[in-house]
Amino acid sequence: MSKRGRTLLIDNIGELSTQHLPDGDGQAVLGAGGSEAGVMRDAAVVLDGERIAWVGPSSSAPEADERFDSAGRAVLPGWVDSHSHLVFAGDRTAEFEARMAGEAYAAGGIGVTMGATRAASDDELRRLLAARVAEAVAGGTTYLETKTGYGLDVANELRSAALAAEFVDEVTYLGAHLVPAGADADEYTALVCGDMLAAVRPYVRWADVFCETGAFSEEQSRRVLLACREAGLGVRVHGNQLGPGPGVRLAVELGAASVDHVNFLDDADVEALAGSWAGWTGPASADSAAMAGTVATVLPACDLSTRAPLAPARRLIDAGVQIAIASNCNPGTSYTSSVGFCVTTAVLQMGLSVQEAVRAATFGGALALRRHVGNDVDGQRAVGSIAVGHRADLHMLNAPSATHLAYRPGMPLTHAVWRAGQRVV
Ligand SMILES: N=CN[C@@H](CCC(=O)O)C(=O)O
Ligand SMILES: [Zn+2]
Repeated sequence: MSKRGRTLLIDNIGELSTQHLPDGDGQAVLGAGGSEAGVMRDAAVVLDGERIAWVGPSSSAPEADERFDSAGRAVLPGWVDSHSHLVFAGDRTAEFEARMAGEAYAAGGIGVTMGATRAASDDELRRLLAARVAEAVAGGTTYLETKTGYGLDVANELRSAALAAEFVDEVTYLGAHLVPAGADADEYTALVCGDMLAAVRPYVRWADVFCETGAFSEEQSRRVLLACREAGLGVRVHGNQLGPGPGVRLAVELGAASVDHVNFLDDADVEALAGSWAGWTGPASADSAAMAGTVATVLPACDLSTRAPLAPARRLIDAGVQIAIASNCNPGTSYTSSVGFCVTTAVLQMGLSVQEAVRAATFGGALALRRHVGNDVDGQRAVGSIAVGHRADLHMLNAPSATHLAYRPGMPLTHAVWRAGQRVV
Protein backbone atom coordinates (compact mmCIF):
# COMPACT_ATOMS: atom_id res chain seq x y z
CA MET A 1 0.00 0.00 0.00
CA SER A 2 1.38 3.42 -0.91
CA LYS A 3 2.23 5.65 2.05
CA ARG A 4 0.79 9.00 0.99
CA GLY A 5 -0.61 9.82 4.43
CA ARG A 6 -0.82 8.13 7.79
CA THR A 7 -2.86 4.99 7.40
CA LEU A 8 -5.66 3.96 9.72
CA LEU A 9 -7.14 0.46 9.86
CA ILE A 10 -10.75 0.37 11.05
CA ASP A 11 -11.49 -3.30 11.63
CA ASN A 12 -14.04 -5.57 13.29
CA ILE A 13 -16.86 -3.72 11.55
CA GLY A 14 -19.99 -5.77 12.21
CA GLU A 15 -21.86 -4.44 9.18
CA LEU A 16 -20.36 -2.22 6.49
CA SER A 17 -22.94 -0.56 4.23
CA THR A 18 -20.67 0.42 1.37
CA GLN A 19 -23.47 1.60 -0.96
CA HIS A 20 -20.96 0.77 -3.67
CA LEU A 21 -22.90 -1.04 -6.37
CA PRO A 22 -20.72 -0.91 -9.46
CA ASP A 23 -22.70 -3.39 -11.55
CA GLY A 24 -25.95 -1.50 -11.71
CA ASP A 25 -27.96 0.97 -9.77
CA GLY A 26 -28.78 -1.59 -7.10
CA GLN A 27 -32.10 -0.11 -6.10
CA ALA A 28 -34.13 -3.04 -7.39
CA VAL A 29 -31.89 -5.50 -5.57
CA LEU A 30 -32.06 -3.55 -2.37
CA GLY A 31 -35.82 -3.28 -2.61
CA ALA A 32 -36.33 -6.97 -3.17
CA GLY A 33 -36.53 -7.73 0.53
CA GLY A 34 -33.67 -9.45 2.32
CA SER A 35 -31.03 -9.17 -0.35
CA GLU A 36 -28.35 -6.74 0.69
CA ALA A 37 -26.21 -5.59 -2.20
CA GLY A 38 -23.53 -3.21 -1.01
CA VAL A 39 -23.41 -4.64 2.52
CA MET A 40 -20.48 -6.60 4.01
CA ARG A 41 -20.22 -8.38 7.37
CA ASP A 42 -17.04 -8.59 9.50
CA ALA A 43 -15.37 -6.01 7.36
CA ALA A 44 -12.46 -3.60 7.58
CA VAL A 45 -11.53 -0.34 5.89
CA VAL A 46 -8.11 1.29 5.59
CA LEU A 47 -7.89 5.07 5.28
CA ASP A 48 -4.79 6.64 3.74
CA GLY A 49 -4.91 10.35 4.39
CA GLU A 50 -8.14 11.66 2.90
CA ARG A 51 -8.87 8.59 0.77
CA ILE A 52 -10.13 5.07 1.25
CA ALA A 53 -7.24 2.75 0.43
CA TRP A 54 -8.64 -0.71 1.11
CA VAL A 55 -12.02 -2.37 1.81
CA GLY A 56 -12.47 -6.07 2.57
CA PRO A 57 -12.87 -8.81 5.16
CA SER A 58 -11.52 -7.95 8.57
CA SER A 59 -9.62 -11.25 8.65
CA SER A 60 -7.43 -10.28 5.67
CA ALA A 61 -6.94 -6.59 6.39
CA PRO A 62 -3.44 -5.17 5.84
CA GLU A 63 -1.48 -3.52 8.60
CA ALA A 64 -1.60 0.23 9.04
CA ASP A 65 0.02 2.94 11.13
CA GLU A 66 -2.92 3.04 13.52
CA ARG A 67 -5.86 0.80 14.33
CA PHE A 68 -9.44 1.48 15.45
CA ASP A 69 -11.33 -1.54 16.75
CA SER A 70 -15.00 -1.14 15.80
CA ALA A 71 -16.03 -3.89 18.24
CA GLY A 72 -18.75 -5.10 15.87
CA ARG A 73 -20.36 -1.73 15.24
CA ALA A 74 -21.97 -0.77 11.94
CA VAL A 75 -20.30 1.65 9.52
CA LEU A 76 -21.99 3.62 6.72
CA PRO A 77 -20.82 6.36 4.38
CA GLY A 78 -21.23 9.76 6.04
CA TRP A 79 -24.56 11.35 5.20
CA VAL A 80 -24.55 13.48 2.04
CA ASP A 81 -27.09 16.21 2.79
CA SER A 82 -27.90 17.58 -0.65
CA HIS A 83 -30.54 20.13 0.39
CA SER A 84 -30.34 22.68 3.19
CA HIS A 85 -30.84 26.40 3.80
CA LEU A 86 -28.39 27.25 6.57
CA VAL A 87 -27.67 30.94 5.91
CA PHE A 88 -30.32 32.62 8.00
CA ALA A 89 -30.97 34.53 11.20
CA GLY A 90 -34.07 34.58 13.39
CA ASP A 91 -36.55 31.77 13.91
CA ARG A 92 -40.17 31.13 13.05
CA THR A 93 -41.48 29.45 16.19
CA ALA A 94 -44.75 31.38 16.06
CA GLU A 95 -45.37 30.29 12.48
CA PHE A 96 -44.66 26.69 13.47
CA GLU A 97 -47.07 26.91 16.41
CA ALA A 98 -49.77 28.33 14.14
CA ARG A 99 -49.20 25.48 11.72
CA MET A 100 -49.51 22.90 14.47
CA ALA A 101 -52.80 24.60 15.34
CA GLY A 102 -54.05 23.99 11.81
CA GLU A 103 -52.73 26.73 9.53
CA ALA A 104 -51.23 25.70 6.20
CA TYR A 105 -47.63 26.44 5.25
CA ALA A 106 -47.26 29.21 2.64
CA ALA A 107 -44.18 30.57 0.90
CA GLY A 108 -44.65 34.05 2.42
CA GLY A 109 -42.84 33.11 5.65
CA ILE A 110 -39.58 33.28 3.70
CA GLY A 111 -39.94 37.07 3.84
CA VAL A 112 -39.80 37.00 7.66
CA THR A 113 -36.46 35.21 7.58
CA MET A 114 -35.24 37.54 4.84
CA GLY A 115 -35.75 40.50 7.17
CA ALA A 116 -33.89 38.87 10.06
CA THR A 117 -31.07 37.70 7.79
CA ARG A 118 -30.53 41.11 6.21
CA ALA A 119 -30.41 42.65 9.70
CA ALA A 120 -27.72 40.24 10.96
CA SER A 121 -24.03 41.11 10.82
CA ASP A 122 -21.55 38.98 8.88
CA ASP A 123 -20.10 37.72 12.13
CA GLU A 124 -23.50 36.77 13.47
CA LEU A 125 -24.26 34.80 10.30
CA ARG A 126 -20.84 33.14 10.52
CA ARG A 127 -21.51 32.11 14.11
CA LEU A 128 -24.91 30.69 13.16
CA LEU A 129 -23.52 28.85 10.16
CA ALA A 130 -20.67 27.33 12.17
CA ALA A 131 -23.08 26.12 14.83
CA ARG A 132 -25.44 24.59 12.27
CA VAL A 133 -22.67 22.83 10.40
CA ALA A 134 -21.33 21.47 13.70
CA GLU A 135 -24.78 20.09 14.54
CA ALA A 136 -24.97 18.38 11.15
CA VAL A 137 -21.52 16.83 11.51
CA ALA A 138 -22.35 15.62 15.03
CA GLY A 139 -25.20 13.63 13.47
CA GLY A 140 -23.01 12.00 10.84
CA THR A 141 -23.18 14.42 7.91
CA THR A 142 -19.87 14.62 6.06
CA TYR A 143 -20.87 16.37 2.82
CA LEU A 144 -23.21 19.32 2.87
CA GLU A 145 -24.95 21.53 0.35
CA THR A 146 -26.58 24.78 1.34
CA LYS A 147 -28.52 27.49 -0.46
CA THR A 148 -28.73 31.25 -0.47
CA GLY A 149 -32.29 32.55 -0.64
CA TYR A 150 -32.85 34.69 2.44
CA GLY A 151 -30.99 37.71 1.06
CA LEU A 152 -33.12 38.42 -2.00
CA ASP A 153 -31.22 41.51 -3.13
CA VAL A 154 -27.85 41.66 -4.84
CA ALA A 155 -25.81 42.60 -1.78
CA ASN A 156 -27.44 40.08 0.54
CA GLU A 157 -27.48 37.17 -1.92
CA LEU A 158 -23.79 37.83 -2.58
CA ARG A 159 -23.10 37.92 1.15
CA SER A 160 -25.05 34.69 1.70
CA ALA A 161 -23.19 32.90 -1.10
CA ALA A 162 -19.78 34.06 0.08
CA LEU A 163 -20.43 33.12 3.70
CA ALA A 164 -21.89 29.75 2.74
CA ALA A 165 -18.78 28.99 0.70
CA GLU A 166 -16.69 29.37 3.85
CA PHE A 167 -18.56 26.57 5.61
CA VAL A 168 -20.05 23.97 3.27
CA ASP A 169 -19.01 21.75 0.37
CA GLU A 170 -21.52 22.97 -2.23
CA VAL A 171 -23.36 26.28 -2.51
CA THR A 172 -26.59 26.77 -4.44
CA TYR A 173 -27.90 30.13 -5.61
CA LEU A 174 -31.56 30.52 -4.67
CA GLY A 175 -32.24 34.15 -5.49
CA ALA A 176 -35.50 32.80 -6.93
CA HIS A 177 -36.84 31.77 -3.51
CA LEU A 178 -39.52 34.46 -3.15
CA VAL A 179 -40.34 37.74 -4.84
CA PRO A 180 -39.69 40.23 -2.00
CA ALA A 181 -42.75 42.17 -0.84
CA GLY A 182 -43.30 45.25 -2.96
CA ALA A 183 -41.14 44.08 -5.86
CA ASP A 184 -42.51 43.46 -9.34
CA ALA A 185 -42.23 39.74 -10.09
CA ASP A 186 -40.89 40.10 -13.63
CA GLU A 187 -38.44 42.84 -12.70
CA TYR A 188 -37.20 40.76 -9.77
CA THR A 189 -36.86 37.71 -12.02
CA ALA A 190 -34.75 39.80 -14.41
CA LEU A 191 -32.52 40.83 -11.50
CA VAL A 192 -32.11 37.20 -10.46
CA CYS A 193 -31.07 36.37 -14.05
CA GLY A 194 -28.79 39.40 -14.36
CA ASP A 195 -26.85 41.38 -11.75
CA MET A 196 -27.61 39.04 -8.87
CA LEU A 197 -26.43 36.00 -10.80
CA ALA A 198 -23.25 37.78 -11.87
CA ALA A 199 -22.51 38.73 -8.25
CA VAL A 200 -22.92 35.26 -6.73
CA ARG A 201 -21.44 33.32 -9.65
CA PRO A 202 -17.89 32.96 -8.22
CA TYR A 203 -19.20 31.28 -5.06
CA VAL A 204 -21.81 28.83 -6.34
CA ARG A 205 -21.94 25.62 -8.35
CA TRP A 206 -25.74 25.27 -8.52
CA ALA A 207 -28.89 27.32 -9.05
CA ASP A 208 -32.32 26.48 -7.70
CA VAL A 209 -35.82 27.91 -8.13
CA PHE A 210 -38.89 27.62 -5.91
CA CYS A 211 -41.37 26.81 -8.69
CA GLU A 212 -44.67 26.95 -6.85
CA THR A 213 -47.85 28.96 -6.49
CA GLY A 214 -46.92 31.96 -4.35
CA ALA A 215 -43.28 31.82 -5.44
CA PHE A 216 -42.16 31.58 -9.11
CA SER A 217 -44.32 30.59 -12.08
CA GLU A 218 -43.23 28.01 -14.64
CA GLU A 219 -42.30 30.76 -17.07
CA GLN A 220 -40.28 32.73 -14.51
CA SER A 221 -38.62 29.56 -13.26
CA ARG A 222 -37.60 28.57 -16.78
CA ARG A 223 -36.07 31.99 -17.37
CA VAL A 224 -34.01 31.76 -14.19
CA LEU A 225 -32.86 28.21 -14.79
CA LEU A 226 -31.89 28.89 -18.41
CA ALA A 227 -29.91 32.00 -17.44
CA CYS A 228 -28.11 30.12 -14.69
CA ARG A 229 -27.39 27.16 -16.94
CA GLU A 230 -26.03 29.57 -19.54
CA ALA A 231 -23.74 30.98 -16.83
CA GLY A 232 -22.34 27.47 -16.29
CA LEU A 233 -24.28 26.46 -13.18
CA GLY A 234 -25.91 23.11 -12.67
CA VAL A 235 -29.61 23.45 -11.98
CA ARG A 236 -32.09 22.02 -9.49
CA VAL A 237 -35.71 22.81 -8.62
CA HIS A 238 -37.95 23.03 -5.56
CA GLY A 239 -41.04 21.49 -7.11
CA ASN A 240 -44.46 19.99 -6.43
CA GLN A 241 -44.22 20.77 -2.71
CA LEU A 242 -47.52 22.54 -2.02
CA GLY A 243 -49.63 21.10 -4.79
CA PRO A 244 -49.53 19.59 -8.28
CA GLY A 245 -47.56 21.77 -10.69
CA PRO A 246 -44.97 22.11 -13.41
CA GLY A 247 -41.82 21.82 -11.27
CA VAL A 248 -40.99 18.19 -11.92
CA ARG A 249 -41.53 18.34 -15.67
CA LEU A 250 -39.56 21.58 -15.93
CA ALA A 251 -36.68 20.02 -13.99
CA VAL A 252 -36.58 17.03 -16.33
CA GLU A 253 -36.93 19.23 -19.41
CA LEU A 254 -33.93 21.32 -18.39
CA GLY A 255 -31.77 18.39 -17.26
CA ALA A 256 -31.82 19.41 -13.61
CA ALA A 257 -29.69 17.27 -11.32
CA SER A 258 -32.56 17.07 -8.84
CA VAL A 259 -36.10 18.12 -8.14
CA ASP A 260 -36.78 18.37 -4.46
CA HIS A 261 -39.93 17.92 -2.30
CA VAL A 262 -42.03 16.02 -4.93
CA ASN A 263 -45.03 15.61 -2.64
CA PHE A 264 -47.72 16.02 -5.29
CA LEU A 265 -46.94 13.87 -8.33
CA ASP A 266 -49.18 12.59 -11.08
CA ASP A 267 -48.42 9.67 -13.38
CA ALA A 268 -46.83 11.93 -15.98
CA ASP A 269 -44.43 13.36 -13.38
CA VAL A 270 -43.30 9.90 -12.30
CA GLU A 271 -42.93 8.81 -15.93
CA ALA A 272 -40.88 11.90 -16.77
CA LEU A 273 -38.55 11.28 -13.84
CA ALA A 274 -38.19 7.58 -14.69
CA GLY A 275 -37.57 8.45 -18.33
CA SER A 276 -34.68 10.69 -17.35
CA TRP A 277 -32.87 7.60 -16.03
CA ALA A 278 -33.51 5.41 -19.06
CA GLY A 279 -29.99 5.65 -20.49
CA TRP A 280 -28.13 5.43 -17.20
CA THR A 281 -26.01 2.35 -16.74
CA GLY A 282 -25.10 2.83 -13.10
CA PRO A 283 -22.39 4.50 -11.09
CA ALA A 284 -19.41 2.68 -12.56
CA SER A 285 -19.70 3.69 -16.20
CA ALA A 286 -17.36 6.37 -17.50
CA ASP A 287 -20.21 8.69 -18.43
CA SER A 288 -22.12 8.05 -15.22
CA ALA A 289 -22.42 11.73 -14.31
CA ALA A 290 -23.18 12.90 -17.83
CA MET A 291 -25.89 10.26 -18.36
CA ALA A 292 -27.51 10.67 -14.94
CA GLY A 293 -31.10 11.83 -14.86
CA THR A 294 -33.04 14.01 -12.44
CA VAL A 295 -32.85 12.74 -8.86
CA ALA A 296 -36.09 13.04 -6.88
CA THR A 297 -35.09 14.34 -3.47
CA VAL A 298 -37.52 13.59 -0.68
CA LEU A 299 -37.48 15.64 2.52
CA PRO A 300 -39.22 13.62 5.24
CA ALA A 301 -38.63 16.07 8.11
CA CYS A 302 -40.16 18.86 6.05
CA ASP A 303 -43.18 16.73 5.21
CA LEU A 304 -43.78 16.07 8.91
CA SER A 305 -43.17 19.67 9.97
CA THR A 306 -45.59 21.03 7.38
CA ARG A 307 -48.07 18.18 7.79
CA ALA A 308 -47.80 17.54 4.08
CA PRO A 309 -48.58 14.21 2.44
CA LEU A 310 -45.31 12.26 2.51
CA ALA A 311 -43.47 12.24 -0.80
CA PRO A 312 -44.10 8.94 -2.63
CA ALA A 313 -40.58 7.60 -2.25
CA ARG A 314 -41.61 3.93 -2.58
CA ARG A 315 -43.49 4.60 -5.79
CA LEU A 316 -40.56 6.53 -7.25
CA ILE A 317 -38.04 3.78 -6.51
CA ASP A 318 -40.38 1.15 -7.94
CA ALA A 319 -40.72 3.23 -11.11
CA GLY A 320 -36.94 3.28 -11.56
CA VAL A 321 -36.27 6.81 -10.31
CA GLN A 322 -33.10 7.48 -8.33
CA ILE A 323 -33.98 9.21 -5.09
CA ALA A 324 -32.13 11.15 -2.42
CA ILE A 325 -33.11 11.89 1.17
CA ALA A 326 -32.05 15.25 2.60
CA SER A 327 -32.75 17.37 5.66
CA ASN A 328 -33.96 20.62 4.03
CA CYS A 329 -32.79 22.28 7.25
CA ASN A 330 -34.39 25.75 7.30
CA PRO A 331 -36.33 27.87 9.81
CA GLY A 332 -39.68 27.59 8.05
CA THR A 333 -40.45 24.03 7.10
CA SER A 334 -37.79 21.77 8.58
CA TYR A 335 -35.67 23.07 11.43
CA THR A 336 -33.45 20.01 11.75
CA SER A 337 -30.22 18.92 10.11
CA SER A 338 -30.64 15.35 11.32
CA VAL A 339 -30.40 13.16 8.25
CA GLY A 340 -30.63 10.18 10.61
CA PHE A 341 -34.12 11.32 11.61
CA CYS A 342 -35.03 11.59 7.91
CA VAL A 343 -33.76 8.06 7.27
CA THR A 344 -35.74 6.75 10.23
CA THR A 345 -38.90 8.42 8.91
CA ALA A 346 -38.33 7.12 5.39
CA VAL A 347 -38.24 3.57 6.76
CA LEU A 348 -41.06 3.87 9.27
CA GLN A 349 -43.42 6.04 7.23
CA MET A 350 -42.44 5.91 3.55
CA GLY A 351 -42.03 2.18 3.09
CA LEU A 352 -38.32 2.08 2.28
CA SER A 353 -36.04 -0.69 3.45
CA VAL A 354 -33.24 0.42 5.76
CA GLN A 355 -30.62 -0.01 3.04
CA GLU A 356 -32.75 1.88 0.51
CA ALA A 357 -33.05 4.77 2.94
CA VAL A 358 -29.35 4.72 3.83
CA ARG A 359 -28.49 4.61 0.15
CA ALA A 360 -30.75 7.58 -0.61
CA ALA A 361 -29.12 9.64 2.17
CA THR A 362 -25.57 8.79 1.09
CA PHE A 363 -25.13 7.69 -2.53
CA GLY A 364 -28.42 9.35 -3.54
CA GLY A 365 -27.33 12.71 -2.15
CA ALA A 366 -23.99 12.36 -3.91
CA LEU A 367 -25.79 11.56 -7.17
CA ALA A 368 -28.01 14.62 -6.74
CA LEU A 369 -24.84 16.70 -6.42
CA ARG A 370 -23.01 14.76 -9.16
CA ARG A 371 -20.30 13.81 -6.67
CA HIS A 372 -20.96 10.06 -6.78
CA VAL A 373 -17.96 9.45 -9.04
CA GLY A 374 -14.52 10.95 -9.29
CA ASN A 375 -11.14 9.87 -8.09
CA ASP A 376 -9.29 13.08 -7.40
CA VAL A 377 -10.76 14.60 -10.56
CA ASP A 378 -10.56 18.41 -10.24
CA GLY A 379 -9.44 17.86 -6.68
CA GLN A 380 -12.69 16.02 -5.92
CA ARG A 381 -13.17 12.45 -4.82
CA ALA A 382 -16.42 10.52 -4.94
CA VAL A 383 -18.52 10.78 -1.79
CA GLY A 384 -21.55 8.85 -0.58
CA SER A 385 -20.15 5.33 -0.98
CA ILE A 386 -17.26 3.35 0.45
CA ALA A 387 -14.78 2.11 -2.15
CA VAL A 388 -11.08 2.42 -2.89
CA GLY A 389 -10.21 5.94 -4.04
CA HIS A 390 -13.35 7.52 -2.66
CA ARG A 391 -13.18 10.23 -0.01
CA ALA A 392 -12.80 8.74 3.46
CA ASP A 393 -16.16 9.86 4.88
CA LEU A 394 -17.38 7.28 7.39
CA HIS A 395 -20.18 7.21 9.95
CA MET A 396 -19.90 4.60 12.70
CA LEU A 397 -23.03 3.78 14.68
CA ASN A 398 -23.13 2.68 18.28
CA ALA A 399 -25.15 -0.28 17.05
CA PRO A 400 -24.44 -3.55 15.25
CA SER A 401 -26.44 -2.72 12.12
CA ALA A 402 -27.98 0.17 10.23
CA THR A 403 -31.36 -1.34 11.03
CA HIS A 404 -31.02 0.23 14.49
CA LEU A 405 -31.56 3.64 12.86
CA ALA A 406 -35.20 2.66 12.42
CA TYR A 407 -35.46 0.14 15.25
CA ARG A 408 -34.30 2.71 17.86
CA PRO A 409 -35.85 5.94 16.55
CA GLY A 410 -34.55 9.13 18.08
CA MET A 411 -31.58 7.53 19.85
CA PRO A 412 -28.17 9.22 19.46
CA LEU A 413 -26.54 6.39 17.53
CA THR A 414 -23.61 8.30 16.01
CA HIS A 415 -20.45 6.86 17.62
CA ALA A 416 -17.67 8.24 15.40
CA VAL A 417 -17.36 10.20 12.17
CA TRP A 418 -14.42 10.57 9.80
CA ARG A 419 -14.54 13.34 7.19
CA ALA A 420 -11.91 13.22 4.43
CA GLY A 421 -9.94 10.91 6.73
CA GLN A 422 -10.07 13.22 9.76
CA ARG A 423 -11.89 12.08 12.88
CA VAL A 424 -14.47 14.83 13.51
CA VAL A 425 -16.75 13.10 16.07
N1 LIG B 1 -39.97 25.61 -0.18
C1 LIG B 1 -39.15 26.49 -0.25
N2 LIG B 1 -38.12 26.72 0.58
C2 LIG B 1 -37.96 26.07 1.86
C3 LIG B 1 -38.74 26.74 2.91
C4 LIG B 1 -38.28 28.10 3.16
C5 LIG B 1 -38.96 28.81 4.29
O1 LIG B 1 -40.16 28.65 4.52
O2 LIG B 1 -38.24 29.57 4.92
C6 LIG B 1 -38.23 24.60 1.74
O3 LIG B 1 -37.52 23.97 0.98
O4 LIG B 1 -39.13 24.05 2.39
ZN1 LIG C 1 -35.59 23.78 0.45
